[in-house]
Amino acid sequence: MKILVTGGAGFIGSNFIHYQLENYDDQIINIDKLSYAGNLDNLKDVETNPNYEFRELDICNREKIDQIMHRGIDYIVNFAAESHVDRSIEDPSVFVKTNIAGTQNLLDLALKFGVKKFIQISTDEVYGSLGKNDKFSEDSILNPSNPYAASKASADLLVKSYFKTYNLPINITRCSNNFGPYQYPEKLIPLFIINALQDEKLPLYGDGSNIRDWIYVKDHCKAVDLVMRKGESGEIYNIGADNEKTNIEITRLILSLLSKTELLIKHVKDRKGHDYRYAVDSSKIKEKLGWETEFDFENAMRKTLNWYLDHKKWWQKIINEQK
Ligand SMILES: NC(=O)c1ccc[n+]([C@@H]2O[C@H](COP(=O)([O-])OP(=O)(O)OC[C@H]3O[C@@H](n4cnc5c(N)ncnc54)[C@H](O)[C@@H]3O)[C@@H](O)[C@H]2O)c1
Ligand SMILES: Cc1cn([C@H]2C[C@H](O)[C@@H](COP(=O)(O)OP(=O)(O)O[C@H]3O[C@H](CO)[C@@H](O)[C@H](O)[C@H]3O)O2)c(=O)[nH]c1=O
Repeated sequence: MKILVTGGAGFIGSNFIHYQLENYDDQIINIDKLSYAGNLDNLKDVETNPNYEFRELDICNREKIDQIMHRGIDYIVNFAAESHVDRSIEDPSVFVKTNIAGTQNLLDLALKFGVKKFIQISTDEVYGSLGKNDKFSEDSILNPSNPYAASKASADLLVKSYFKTYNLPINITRCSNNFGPYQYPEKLIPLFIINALQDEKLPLYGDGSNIRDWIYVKDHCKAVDLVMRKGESGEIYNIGADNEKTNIEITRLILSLLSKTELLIKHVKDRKGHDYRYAVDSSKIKEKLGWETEFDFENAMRKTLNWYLDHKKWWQKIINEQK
């Protein structure tokens, strides 16, 4: 089988490629434009694997991807995206280009070459914010709050439209907040770990009461793999770990696991349009595909902290590039 993975040099994509190469004998072709978040160091250990190939390409490039498609691609798994909410608030334009136009380009190619299935990696952010109760199901309305979430919701609608209009086999997955190895240090958990390790302030937005449902990235990869291989075409699957924490709880946990003082916490101005809470009901993927989480949250946090402790060169290089 040949699997075209887009955005495979990023956080979740690189974990997904590792998962595939560890568990199957399929051919993986990774296309990634290597934006600030794309990092080939994430895949150094597999670069000579005969089942793995990398091509530096933008998902908006029709011609070059067309050439790759001629080789007979079975699945396209679209991780490629601009993924950071704060950047989308600063400048939404590249989010529209990559997340919407890039997805549409891939959909056209998937249709032209008759792939077995197109898997769109979406997010729970497409549903918008929740109050203290309830969870979003796959049928909840899309109500995105920020330009990133709006671009992902737009892509979801395009993917659904290709299923309805052209019968393109598709799945959409909507996962909650991931953490784990290779996460670019702009997202809450890696940023706070790295700042704490350097005794720098942890910029907590507002009062830190916002809630996210945290999932270890390997549990997400296993879910995407199940959806790709066994998911019924046309279906959307929510993926969450039922592991809701406020941001201040996450911050305190990181500080206590690293034996650092809470004086490092700095409350800063809140994010514009900051969603209060995300939570999804994952019973569909559990019942239909038999998915369940393997990793306990605290153990996974310890593993993640140890990974960043053991990979100082990985994040120091990124910090130097940011300067
Ligand atoms: N991080 C999360 O918690 C989370 C949760 C749910 C869903 N998602 C979704 O999962 C996917 C991956 O997220 P991530 O956190 O790994 O993101 P990331 O920012 O770490 O990686 C994104 C990757 O896409 C690449 N890319 C960006 N624009 C591209 C383009 N035009 N052409 C080709 N490659 C391009 C980047 O170079 C990078 O390697 C995204 O679609 C995101 O919306 C993320
Ligand atoms: C970066 C940063 C974040 N925060 C807060 C904002 C959020 O409430 C929470 C998590 O922020 P982030 O790590 O940016 O993640 P969030 O905005 O939830 O979005 C993530 O999770 C989404 C899934 O829910 C994905 O679709 C996105 O790609 C991913 O970036 O922490 C802070 O308080 N301080 C910070 O410096």
